[in-house]
Amino acid sequence: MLDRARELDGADPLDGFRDRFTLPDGVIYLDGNSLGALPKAAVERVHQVVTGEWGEGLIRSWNASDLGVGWINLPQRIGAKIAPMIGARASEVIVADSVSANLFKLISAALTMRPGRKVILSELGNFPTDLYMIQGLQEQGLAEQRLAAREQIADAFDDDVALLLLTHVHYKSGAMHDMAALTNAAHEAGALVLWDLSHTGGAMPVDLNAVGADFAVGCGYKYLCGGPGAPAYAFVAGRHHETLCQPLSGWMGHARPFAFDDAYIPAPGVDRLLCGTPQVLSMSALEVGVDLIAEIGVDRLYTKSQALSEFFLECLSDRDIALELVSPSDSIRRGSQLSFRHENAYAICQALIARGVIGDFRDPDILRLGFAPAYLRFEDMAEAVRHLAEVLQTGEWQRDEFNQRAAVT
Ligand SMILES: Cc1ncc(COP(=O)(O)O)c(C=O)c1O
Ligand SMILES: Nc1c(O)cccc1C(=O)C[C@H](N)C(=O)O
Repeated sequence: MLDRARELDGADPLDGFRDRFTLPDGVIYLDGNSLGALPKAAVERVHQVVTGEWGEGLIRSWNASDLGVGWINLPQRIGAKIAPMIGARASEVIVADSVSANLFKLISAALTMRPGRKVILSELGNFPTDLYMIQGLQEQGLAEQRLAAREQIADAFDDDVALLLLTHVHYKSGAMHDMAALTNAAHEAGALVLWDLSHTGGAMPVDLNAVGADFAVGCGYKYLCGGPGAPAYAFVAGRHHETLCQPLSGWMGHARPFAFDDAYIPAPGVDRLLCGTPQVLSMSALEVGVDLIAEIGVDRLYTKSQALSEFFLECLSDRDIALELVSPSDSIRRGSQLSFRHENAYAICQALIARGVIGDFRDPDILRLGFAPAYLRFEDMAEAVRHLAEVLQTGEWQRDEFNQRAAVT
C-alpha cells in the first residue's frame, strides 16, 4: 500500500501545501480536528504583531496606519474571509470569543425571537458545551432542554420548540446531519436553527444560506488552524440582523463604542455579537490559518478528505484489521474523521502516540482519527495503519504506561 500511497501523493494537487505547515519529524498528525497544525506564516505574523504593531505601534495599532491594517476590524475582516467557506455573505459572519460564548448569545437571541416558546431541541450526546449552554439558560428559568436521539430529531418538534441546536458533524462519530432537511423541519415547526460547524468549517463546504439556516457557530482552532484557543466565529442570516438581541451587550457591540454613551445601542448586524475587546494576538494567528485554508479551497479539501479516509479504510482491510467503525461507512455521510470503537481505545491511542501517530481518545471507548486534508498525505494513512496493526498484533497497548489516564485527552 505504501507504493500506492506515494503514487496518490504524487498526483495530489494539494501535496505542496503540506510544506506551508510546521509538522514535527516522525509525527503523523491525526488530531487536526482537535487542534490544527501550525501554519509557518503564523510564526512570522504573530512576531510582527507583537514586536511591530504592539511593541512599536502601541495603542496606535488599533487604527490602520503604516504599521498595519488596524486591529479594530479584525473580527469583521476574518469573518468575511470565513463567510464563503460556509455559504454566508461577508456581512453575516463575525469572529469573537469562544464557540461556547457564541452559543450562549445565539441561543438567548433565538429565545427572544420566539416568545412563548422555551424548548431548545438538541441531540443526545451532542458536544457537551452545546448542551451545557442550554442547561445554563435552563437553570436561569429561560430555556428548557429537550434531547432526542439522532434518528428521532425530526419527530421531536412541537409548538414549544424555539430553536434546534445541532452539531453538523458529530465530534465523536463524525456522522454528518442532513442540514437542509433538518433546517426545513425546524422551520416548518416554527422554530429557528443554530448549527455548530466546529467539525465542518475549513474541512468541507456547507451552504448556510442555500439551506436557509438562521444561525451558526464554529471553531477557529481545528481545521482553520488558528492556534490553541483561537477565537470562534458566528453567523447570523441577514434577515435577522434588525431583530437580533443578545444579552452579552458589551461595549464593543455598541453602535458607537467610542462615544462612551450610558445607553447601549446595538451595532448594526452581526457586529452586535461582539462583547469585549478582540483578542488581537489570537486573531492575528487565526487570520493566517483562514487565509491558507481559503487559498487551498474547501471544495478541494473535502475531495481530498474523502479520498484520505477511504484509503485509510482500504489499508485497514489490506492488513485484515477488523475494528468496529462507528463513523458512517459512506464517506458522504461523515466529516473528515474516522472513529473506531474498542474497549481498550485509550491504551491503543496512547501506544500510537508513543510511536508518533497522534490521534485522540473519546470517552469511553472511541479511537478518533482526524484527517485534516491540508497537510496529510496518503503515505501518512498507510503508515498510520501499519503502526495500528503493530500495536494491535503485538499487544503493545497493554503496557502499564499506556493505561494511565492524562487530564486532557
Ligand atoms: C462541536 C464542538 N463545539 C464546541 C466546541 C468548544 O468550543 P469552545 O472551546 O470554543 O467553546 C468543540 C470543541 O472544543 C466542539 O467540538
Ligand atoms: N478545545 C480543546 C482543548 O482546549 C483541549 C483539548 C481538546 C479540545 C477540543 O477541542 C476537543 C474537541 N472539540 C473535540 O472534538 O473533542
